[in-house]
Amino acid sequence: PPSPHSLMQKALSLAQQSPPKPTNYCVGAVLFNPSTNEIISTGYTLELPGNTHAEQCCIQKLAQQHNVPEEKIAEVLPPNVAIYTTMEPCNLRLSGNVTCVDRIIAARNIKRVYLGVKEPEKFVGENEGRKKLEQAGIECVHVPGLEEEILRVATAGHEK
Ligand SMILES: Nc1nc(=O)c(N)c(NC[C@H](O)[C@H](O)[C@H](O)COP(=O)(O)O)[nH]1
Ligand SMILES: [Zn+2]
Repeated sequence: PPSPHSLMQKALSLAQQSPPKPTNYCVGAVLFNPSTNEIISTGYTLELPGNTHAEQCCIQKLAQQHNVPEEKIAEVLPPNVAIYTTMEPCNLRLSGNVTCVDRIIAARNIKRVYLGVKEPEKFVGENEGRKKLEQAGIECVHVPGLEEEILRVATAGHEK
């Protein structure tokens, strides 16, 4: 099976496709089915129209593939799926849009979140999303080793 490092590397390569902006981060995400060792969806920030997040694009693209609304994603997700995201899921968005923590919890079958870095405190202060994910029975696993590259890509649109 692919290593967590190789899947996080894949998520980072997706993040590099995100158009840099000063008001968010360029993030990449991969939905992985450990039962079949298949990547079932990918996403990066702003990939889909609107102010979309990487994890949100992962989920919405899979829903589109199955012709279901995002709210019914649990019906088309295999059990025990994992999401790899270069930055931990947002728990508060300055835009007020639904957070990725809430989207992941609503998906029900995403049982593990692998994250490359914690969210910096620049926009929303401390991101307490991991506690909320764990309370929902979702395991959060930090994949070490790519922090510098992930943050360099994530903040490409921020003035130096
Ligand atoms: N995990 C994660 N994936 C993303 O694709 C992304 N862009 C962020 N970014 C988190 C950051 O906190 C929000 O981008 C700002 O709070 C602005 O909020 P909007 O993005 O405009 O809703 N975090
Ligand atoms: Zn988000």
